[in-house]
Amino acid sequence: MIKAGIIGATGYAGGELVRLLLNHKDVEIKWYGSRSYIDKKYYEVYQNMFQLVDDKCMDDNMDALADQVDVIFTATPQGLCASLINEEILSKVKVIDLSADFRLKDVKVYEEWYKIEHKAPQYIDEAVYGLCEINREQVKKARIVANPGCYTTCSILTCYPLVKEGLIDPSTLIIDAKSGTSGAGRGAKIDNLFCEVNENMKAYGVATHRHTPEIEEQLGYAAGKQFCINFTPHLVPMNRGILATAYATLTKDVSYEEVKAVYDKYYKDEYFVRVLDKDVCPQTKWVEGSNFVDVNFKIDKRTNRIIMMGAIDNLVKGAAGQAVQNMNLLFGFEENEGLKLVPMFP
Ligand SMILES: NC(=O)C1=CN([C@@H]2O[C@H](COP(=O)(O)OP(=O)(O)OC[C@H]3O[C@@H](n4cnc5c(N)ncnc54)[C@H](OP(=O)(O)O)[C@@H]3O)[C@@H](O)[C@H]2O)C=CC1
Ligand SMILES: CC(=O)N[C@@H](CCC(=O)OP(=O)(O)O)C(=O)O
Repeated sequence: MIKAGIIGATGYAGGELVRLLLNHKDVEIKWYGSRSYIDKKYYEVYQNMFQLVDDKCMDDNMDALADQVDVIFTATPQGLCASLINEEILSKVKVIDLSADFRLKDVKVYEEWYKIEHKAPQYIDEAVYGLCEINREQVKKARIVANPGCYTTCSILTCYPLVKEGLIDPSTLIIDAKSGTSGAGRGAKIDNLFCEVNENMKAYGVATHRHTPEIEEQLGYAAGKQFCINFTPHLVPMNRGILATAYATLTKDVSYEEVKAVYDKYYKDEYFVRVLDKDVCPQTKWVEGSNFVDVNFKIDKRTNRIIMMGAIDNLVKGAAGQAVQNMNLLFGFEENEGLKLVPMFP
């Protein structure tokens, strides 16, 4: 049994971590971190936890927390983890950061896209990008895991096999993605009010969204070269879910069977990646509440382009589920322990 602490347990991603870890047979949660609810009972923040969690919310004292647990999750705004982490903490615990602080390898790129100064650049190199399906072996040995972003997880896993095998020209890649509103967090913002979101759809962060360099960097490693993409996120009126639709020019004439074989080469043994049957398009409802990524593709012979599609639950595979998957790898548990979640429908 290991002990876990969550800084940011009162947010949407942290709350989902609590839900998943309460069902994990090898983990006990010792610290429910917050900024606004210190000393308040956790279930008073989330009444769905009534009679399930009796602990009080704690602060973000990562040094004190490191003496009490084996793993710390930071489900906090950008910059907080980097401002708290230090060598002593890392000598005692594993850190899984759900923010973007350690995802980008070039600190200048981080500071340019996030508009904040990075407070711990000395740890960027050693941090492992926690996309388990791709970096499994490196994650097992890490001290800091940079849990990927939700749009990035969905986009990268959707396109990775074809980029890796050179079947598409990555510089022609266009990713159009939609997210439910929980992706924006629990904090009160006018843009996320019911009347603003309900019965509405909009693009945002057009040509400027901070997940663009993250996708470019990771798919760049797969391609073996750097390239630029267009990435356009949209906010849609649902609670959870991300759907990514990606378009790219094929580098050669390929059949359905050949492309399917490429997806199977990378994913047939992956518990959490489901390559759907021919002509079945992924839907967010089919992955809701689960750690699955559903992917599929369609070749458009007319345009010589391929359309790749992926769906995840942003709070599970896009955040807390992936963080638990990373924790399982770090501590030698079965990778799907606590994550054999059947998607909810409807
Ligand atoms: N929502 C999503 O789908 C995803 C989110 N993420 C990432 O996870 C992180 C959390 O996101 P999300 O849950 O959506 O955000 P929320 O706004 O819902 O939650 C933020 C959490 O951080 C806490 N917090 C804020 N500032 C501080 C501080 N100075 N010290 C201590 N705690 C603080 C908040 O505490 P309190 O409310 O008690 O003040 C709250 O628990 C972000 O980095 C986000 O990018 C990653 C993937 C997906
Ligand atoms: C709908 C919505 O607002 N989504 C968030 C992405 C949340 C996320 O996963 O990204 P990070 O972990 O990188 O914060 C956004 O566009 O900023």
